[in-house]
This record gives sequence, structure tokens and C-alpha cells, in this order.
Amino acid sequence: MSYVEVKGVAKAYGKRTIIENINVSVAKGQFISIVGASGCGKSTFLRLLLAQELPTHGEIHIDGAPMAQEPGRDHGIVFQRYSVFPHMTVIDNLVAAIAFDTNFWGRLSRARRTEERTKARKTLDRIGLGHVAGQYPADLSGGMLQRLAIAQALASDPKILLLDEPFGALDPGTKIVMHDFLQELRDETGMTVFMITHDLEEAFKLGDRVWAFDKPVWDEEDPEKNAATITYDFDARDDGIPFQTLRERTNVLQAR
Ligand SMILES: Nc1ncnc2c1ncn2[C@@H]1O[C@H](COP(=O)(O)OP(=O)(O)OP(=O)(O)O)[C@@H](O)[C@H]1O
Repeated sequence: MSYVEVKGVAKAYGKRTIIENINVSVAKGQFISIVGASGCGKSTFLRLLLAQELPTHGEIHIDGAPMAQEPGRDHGIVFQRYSVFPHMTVIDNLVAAIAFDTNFWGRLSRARRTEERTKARKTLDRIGLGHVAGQYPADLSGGMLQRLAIAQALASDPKILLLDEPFGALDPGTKIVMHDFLQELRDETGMTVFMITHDLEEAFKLGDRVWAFDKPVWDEEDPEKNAATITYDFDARDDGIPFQTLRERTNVLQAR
């Protein structure tokens, strides 16, 4: 059954339409990787899913209901650039995320604060950051910072996790460790995940489906003209097209 339903969605800024004719349906727990040329509207699409922006046309339904008109707690998001607070320790960063989630930080009782701290400590142990709980983000490696950012995004037990090039700044070894980490989290939580990446191998390794955003019509004289849409929706599991042959079959996915 469909969990996220996107019907005829388009987004324009002023007179310029960035994406259009987006019609997709995603089952609960699916992992969608999103690839495509720079500037073709991938992050714009994530912002629509996050309700940070509203579509110019079309509708998005989540779990059978029209999407909220503003960002809510059922979505978590992680960006490539680490979105942690530099002046707070690792554990305080996580406690702050939990507090934002509860919305009652100022009024939390001492007992509740202790409870939240214990919860944060457990989460840090779970994600391998227990030993740096008292340190500041500046002392952490890129992989550690992204673990912390993901843990913050998960503080509200989101139903949908949005990842905008989360591992783009990491070295190849750390990336592989982060892939395992993300796959474990996904197995544990059953979240539906949308991840933008410029790394095709990563897209096919992690995704159940890989969507390619592209402009069906290019205007060489004016590359900014015309909108992009989802031109390919690949099944990346079982009977999917193997990554190795994909590059040969299509040039749409070649890095531009
Ligand atoms: N708030 C805005 N107002 C006007 N134009 C915008 C706005 N946000 C994005 N754009 C334009 O929309 C286009 C798509 O941007 P977007 O960030 O969604 O692309 P992208 O595919 O995620 O790119 P990249 O892979 O480089 O991150 C760009 O040309 C950008 O300049």
C-alpha cells in the first residue's frame, strides 16, 4: 500500500518552473535514492516533502492524509553540512534535539530532564558516540558529526527521514561505515527514507528504488529553461538493473 503519494506536483519560483509532473507512490519503509544533475530540483523536492515549501500544483499525501502545511515532527532531515550546534557538547546537542521535539523544554521537571539525559546517553552509546558525550563538535570527525546529526533527526521518531547528500563530505572508508549504520537504523525503525546523493554506487547500494531527476527537454541556448521531472524510476533490488550495466545503458545518470 502506498504511504507517500505524490500527484501531479510542480514547483515554480516566480516564472521559472523547477520541477513538474511528479507522480510517484512510495510504500511504507521504502528507501528512495534520488540522483540527478546539479540544480535540477532534487533539494526542492525534499523541501516539498518536508512541507518547508508548498507545491505550486499538485498534492502530496502521507499515510492517506494531505500533507501538513508546515514542517512537523514526523519528518527528520539531515544535510551534507553538519547541522549540529558548535557551542554545545555532543550530549547537549542530542538533549536539545529531544527538547525541541517535546516543545516543553523550559517547563520540563528536573526528573524529566534527567530522564531525557539518560535517554540521550543510551542513544549515544547505541550510535557509537558514548565515549565523546562530553566533547564539542569541533573535536569530532566528519563521520561522528553525521552520526550525531542523524541521531538528532531521529529524536522525534520520525516516520520519514530525508537525507540531502548526508555522506557527500566523508572519505570513502567512513562512508561505508555510515552505510552500515544507516541500514541498521532503518531495519530497527522501519522508516521511509528519501536520500539525495551524487554517488551512484551509494544510491543503488542503499536504495530500494533509484529516481533520476532530469529535464526531458533541454534548451542548449538557455539551460535554465524547462523543468525537471523523475525521468527514471529504477528498481534497485532483486530484479533491478545491476549497477554495473546501468552506466552503459543510459547516459542520463552520467555525472554532469
Ligand atoms: N527559494 C528559491 N528561489 C528561487 N530559486 C530557487 C530557490 N530555491 C532553489 N531555487 C532554484 O531552483 C533550482 C533547483 O535547486 P535545487 O537546490 O533544488 O537543485 P538540486 O538538484 O538539489 O541541486 P544540487 O544537486 O546542486 O544540490 C536551482 O536553479 C535554484 O537556483
